[in-house]
Amino acid sequence: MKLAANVTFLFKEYPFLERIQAAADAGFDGVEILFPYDDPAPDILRRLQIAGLPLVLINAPPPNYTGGQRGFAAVPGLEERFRRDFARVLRYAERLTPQHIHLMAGTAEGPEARATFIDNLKWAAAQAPGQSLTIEPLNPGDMPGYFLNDYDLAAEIIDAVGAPNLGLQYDTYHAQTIAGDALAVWRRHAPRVRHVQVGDAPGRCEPGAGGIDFAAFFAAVAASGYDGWISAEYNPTAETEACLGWMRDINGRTT
Ligand SMILES: O=C(O)[C@@H](O)C(=O)CO
Ligand SMILES: [Mg+2]
Repeated sequence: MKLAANVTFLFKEYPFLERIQAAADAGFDGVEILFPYDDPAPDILRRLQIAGLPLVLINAPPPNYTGGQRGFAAVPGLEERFRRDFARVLRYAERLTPQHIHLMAGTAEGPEARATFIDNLKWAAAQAPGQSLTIEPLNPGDMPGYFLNDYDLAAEIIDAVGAPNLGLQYDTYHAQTIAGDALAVWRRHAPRVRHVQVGDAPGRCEPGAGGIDFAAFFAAVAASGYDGWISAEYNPTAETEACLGWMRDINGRTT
């Protein structure tokens, strides 16, 4: 399995750009960055090249959304904003070549939001046919009012868009928090999954520190034939390097 470190969450012991090398030193095969837009793309690219790691995923839209909107893709009336932001993300993506771009839905509800989301996703998928795009359900406790708060809804949206370059971003932490059983959500939706993120629940901690049966989960992922990335996206309960024991159970890693 290919393992990535989400360096927005992990390796916070280091200045941001140094986290990329720290991920390589810890044995990860790639990194993801939720919002890379605060640093110049050439600086990030140089760090990736030195570390020898690919960039697996970035989020859109660009603003660091602390205290602000969680995207715009499903927000009626903000179509122009979504499209302008997406164009900027594609310029970043040309430089950094992330494997996936996660398109954030934003705060909205109801049939109009659903229709807006589908239209915007169809538009984005057509704009960038060679770029893999994802959508990710986020649990309502962490993201109150976020439109995409359920895996069945995400599956419906993906099917309605019907674009080969749009898939599901599955996160064990959100799946467990939303549905109470991350493994059952995996089994139901595995065929649509384009990208996997892992974190335990409750507490969004490292695998093994919460209640999810990760031995069963990783076995199910391996049995499914999934060959994409598995990205570590959680808040370590101690120093990042001290919380990587779960990697030893995968691929016989010795980190
Ligand atoms: O699970 C999460 O919180 C992230 O993957 C994300 O993209 C939210 O910004
Ligand atoms: Mg996630």
